[in-house]
Amino acid sequence: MLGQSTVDYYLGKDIILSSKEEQELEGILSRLRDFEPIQYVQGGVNFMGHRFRVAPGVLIPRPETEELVEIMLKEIPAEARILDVGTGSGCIAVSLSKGLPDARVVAWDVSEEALAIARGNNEALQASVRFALCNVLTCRPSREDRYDVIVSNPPYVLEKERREMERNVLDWEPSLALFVPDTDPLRFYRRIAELGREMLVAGGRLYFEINRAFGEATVAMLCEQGYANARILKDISGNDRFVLAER
Ligand SMILES: C[S@@+](CC[C@H](N)C(=O)[O-])C[C@H]1O[C@@H](n2cnc3c(N)ncnc32)[C@H](O)[C@@H]1O
Repeated sequence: MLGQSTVDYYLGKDIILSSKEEQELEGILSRLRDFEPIQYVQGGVNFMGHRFRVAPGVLIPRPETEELVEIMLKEIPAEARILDVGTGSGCIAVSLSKGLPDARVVAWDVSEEALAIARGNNEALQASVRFALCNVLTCRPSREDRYDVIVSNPPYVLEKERREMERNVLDWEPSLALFVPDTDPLRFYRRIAELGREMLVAGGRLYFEINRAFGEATVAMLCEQGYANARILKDISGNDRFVLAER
């Protein structure tokens, strides 16, 4: 709020606040005391070197997801047709569009609130993603929808995992972005894999971020659906976090 650099902070310079600044600071502190995530208070988050606007109604992008985008940027052909399912703030789609300017990136979400923020980020960062309001669980792809890559970081937290979660997530981030029923943890992956069989070109690839407890189950489901080279990759903390496969 005061534009202080880290060096200013360590030098411990005294700052005299005006009454307007005092009020503003009190407003910020009261939001933090309510467990509002600091990224919502600050209004943005850094992701893949870009500043993404975030606000309640959209998931705050996580560092693991940056790892997924990094893997993709190394592997995907420059002119790939890419679909991002459950785009949220647009962090994956917009970062891919920035990193691969010749790619054609489409992004879906079921939340109008999320799409509005994603569109704003696309514009502010001068990327060229096309967005669509779409429920992946019920939509029917058209014949022209053909992709080389489908990526998704869908909701994957089990309802029973709520007990272990912090208030800043539970009270503030959208449940729609987080939870799947305990009885159907692979709901989104199964559906996206089914769609992929129609929408991916031969040799096209799936890139999933997953709940670390369901790597093996996701791979097994993809093999049953006829995907090749299904494999798990670990995140920087050593947890099973990504599943890749080829049609
Ligand atoms: C875990 S968040 C991921 C957001 C973003 N891709 C990221 O990595 O930060 C999952 C996203 O899926 C969206 N979503 C939930 N159910 C959906 C559905 N049935 N169809 C399409 N998107 C859905 C949510 O609105 C949310 O934006």
